[in-house]
Amino acid sequence: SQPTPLSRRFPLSCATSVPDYIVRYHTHAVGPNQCCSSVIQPIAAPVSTVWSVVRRFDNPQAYKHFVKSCHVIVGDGDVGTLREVHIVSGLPAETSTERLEILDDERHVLSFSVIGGEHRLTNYRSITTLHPSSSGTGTVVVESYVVDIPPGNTGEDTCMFVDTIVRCNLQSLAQIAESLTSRNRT
Ligand SMILES: C[C@H](/C=C/[C@]1(O)[C@@]2(C)CO[C@]1(C)CC(=O)C2)CC(=O)O
Repeated sequence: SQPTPLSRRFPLSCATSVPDYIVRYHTHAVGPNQCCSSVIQPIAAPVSTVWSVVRRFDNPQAYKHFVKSCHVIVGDGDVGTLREVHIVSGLPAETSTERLEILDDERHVLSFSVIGGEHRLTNYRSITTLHPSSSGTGTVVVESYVVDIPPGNTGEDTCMFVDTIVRCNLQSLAQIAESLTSRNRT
């Protein structure tokens, strides 16, 4: 099936013209039993502050509160690094093994894929990009993903579940980055 460009998923009101770097990074090839979506989160903190948190592939629990612990299995934090995360109780997941696919400190792009673990999100891959907001002092985070639809689920339900987790993660990221920024101001 043809990739679904993110530009087609933005309501026209908020994206008269989606910048090409957004379309380039957030256009996924979606297979027949897969679904994809994206979450956008404005943050009142500089891109450098937000990036300093996002880029730490070895420390997702700094802002991902569903992650109880994380340890690096292989690698030094650069592309190819493998991490194993343990998930808090209450979710239909225990562990996840994840590989760092992109870490671009210039363009502020991070992408990882889930390659194993005890959970239901097979072949999950996400990409997160940071952009200076039009106000100039803030950041807009765009995170999109593609994932297999688990047997017995619909694509809509799968995206509802994943969007909820991603939105929680990015709201937590906003709180942390904004508190870091206000602390720096004092
Ligand atoms: C949706 C994604 C995380 C998903 C999980 O990390 C997991 C891979 C194991 O636990 C989860 C928290 C939920 C799940 O079912 C699959 C968001 C992110 O971490 O960037």
